[in-house]
Amino acid sequence: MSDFSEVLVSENSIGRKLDEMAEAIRRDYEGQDLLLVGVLKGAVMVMADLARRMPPHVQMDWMAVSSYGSGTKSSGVVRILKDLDADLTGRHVLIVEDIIDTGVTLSWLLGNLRTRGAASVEVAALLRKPKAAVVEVPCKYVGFDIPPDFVVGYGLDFAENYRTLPFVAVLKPEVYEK
Ligand SMILES: O=P(O)(O)OC[C@H]1O[C@H](OP(=O)(O)OP(=O)(O)O)[C@H](O)[C@@H]1O
Ligand SMILES: Nc1nc2[nH]cnc2c(=O)[nH]1
Repeated sequence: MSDFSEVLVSENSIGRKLDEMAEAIRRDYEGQDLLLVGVLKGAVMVMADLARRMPPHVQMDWMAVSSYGSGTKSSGVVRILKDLDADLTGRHVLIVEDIIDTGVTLSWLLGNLRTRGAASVEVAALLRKPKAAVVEVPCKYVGFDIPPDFVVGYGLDFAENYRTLPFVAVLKPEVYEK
């Protein structure tokens, strides 16, 4: 029996959306230095596929923060597990995220990165759940607005499983309520 109730975003739709997002980002940052900041681990797929659509002078760095533990509910407490290597002073920074759910993680991260002297800090997220928002987060580039169901695939996990799927699917509640 499948663990998914539906495939919400297909592999092809993700590819087409990333083409559009990359085009908008390239246009907006033309002639400027740009640092993509990926949020581990969920953003690995979107970062890899978005970054490959960028010009060669665009750089990548990574942060790991945790607010979810191993379940499906945000703890509301964000901790840095791995900080950036790069100094952000004077740089244009674009945070790359797989998903904005409650908004707690990004709201905290934006506040944190904005204290580091960057020229600008913006957000690109593949998925956003408007109905789950607890904190409004300014997100300049959004792929898909989706319902407030727990989704997996394309970097998104449940207990570290499903990250490798090339599509985004809704996980059946009976899988995580087991
Ligand atoms: O808007 P929020 O409710 O704060 O949720 C969004 C965050 O949750 C996920 O990360 P998670 O903490 O699950 O870690 P992971 O990326 O390592 O799976 C996702 O990658 C975002 O960073
Ligand atoms: N896997 C997964 N992680 C999340 N983190 C915040 N929301 C989600 C979600 O819907 N799925």
